[in-house]
Amino acid sequence: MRIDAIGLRIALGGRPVLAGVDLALVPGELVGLIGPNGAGKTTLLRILANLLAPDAGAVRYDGRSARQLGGDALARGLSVLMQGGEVNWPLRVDHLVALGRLPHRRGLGGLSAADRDAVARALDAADAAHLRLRTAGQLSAGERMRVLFARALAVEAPMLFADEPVAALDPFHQLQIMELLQGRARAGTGILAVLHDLPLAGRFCDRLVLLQDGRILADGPPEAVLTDDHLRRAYAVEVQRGQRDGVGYVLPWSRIGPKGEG
Ligand SMILES: Nc1ncnc2c1ncn2[C@@H]1O[C@H](COP(=O)(O)OP(=O)(O)OP(=O)(O)O)[C@@H](O)[C@H]1O
Repeated sequence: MRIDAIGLRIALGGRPVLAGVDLALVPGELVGLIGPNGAGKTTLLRILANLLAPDAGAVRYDGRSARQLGGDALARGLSVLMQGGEVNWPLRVDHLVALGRLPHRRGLGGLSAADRDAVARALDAADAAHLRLRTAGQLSAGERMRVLFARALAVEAPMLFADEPVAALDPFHQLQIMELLQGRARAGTGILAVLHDLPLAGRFCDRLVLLQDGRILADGPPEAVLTDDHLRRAYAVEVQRGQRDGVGYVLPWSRIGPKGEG
């Protein structure tokens, strides 16, 4: 599935949050959505996922509106991992991950063999199989994030959105999830991931979209987006640059005064 957004605008609490955003997401591409706190990343992701209606503009899923596509087809076509990782029910992990199969189930029947396989694959991929008999309340924040990630993977949708999927994770699991996202993209899934970690975003993403004050400041390959000028303007930071195995990376190094100066 491809997703096209045209001219998205929205105001929240009387303030403009998105001020005219055009974006195209295609199969097989890992896109990192980056930008400072409050830039509008989560709002954009929610509108793209049809969880929030824009004041103006439109989102098309393979050329159709969400209404034309239908809720069931959208739930099978687009899997969303939202920010925060709250789980407010004492649900067992394997049952929680199985919720990802709901869009594929007809009626009130139990899990099919295909559903159970998908749940097992998702738990393995998120390195959460050993947690499957615990309840959500018995997990650390990072473990809970991986379990929720497994639920999103269990949908096996052609398009995956993830809002800060590695924010709560240790370095090992950050690398594991980024490699997993990259692998999924290579296998054809279209992925949009909100990321704050610039070294990971630059290393693993095929394309970065840099949002600032509700507008896209840059959209392209990481090296074209993570320029000194863009990073100064968006984040008010100077970066240190390095290279390993032929891949460049940036490391935020110093602030350049209050945002907007310098
Ligand atoms: N329901 C709301 N009512 C009023 N303002 C809102 C609402 N939701 C979000 N905002 C504001 O919209 C702006 C964009 O929020 P959003 O969550 O999209 O930012 P973000 O780029 O995802 O930020 P972060 O990196 O901090 O997660 C923020 O200034 C936020 O305070």
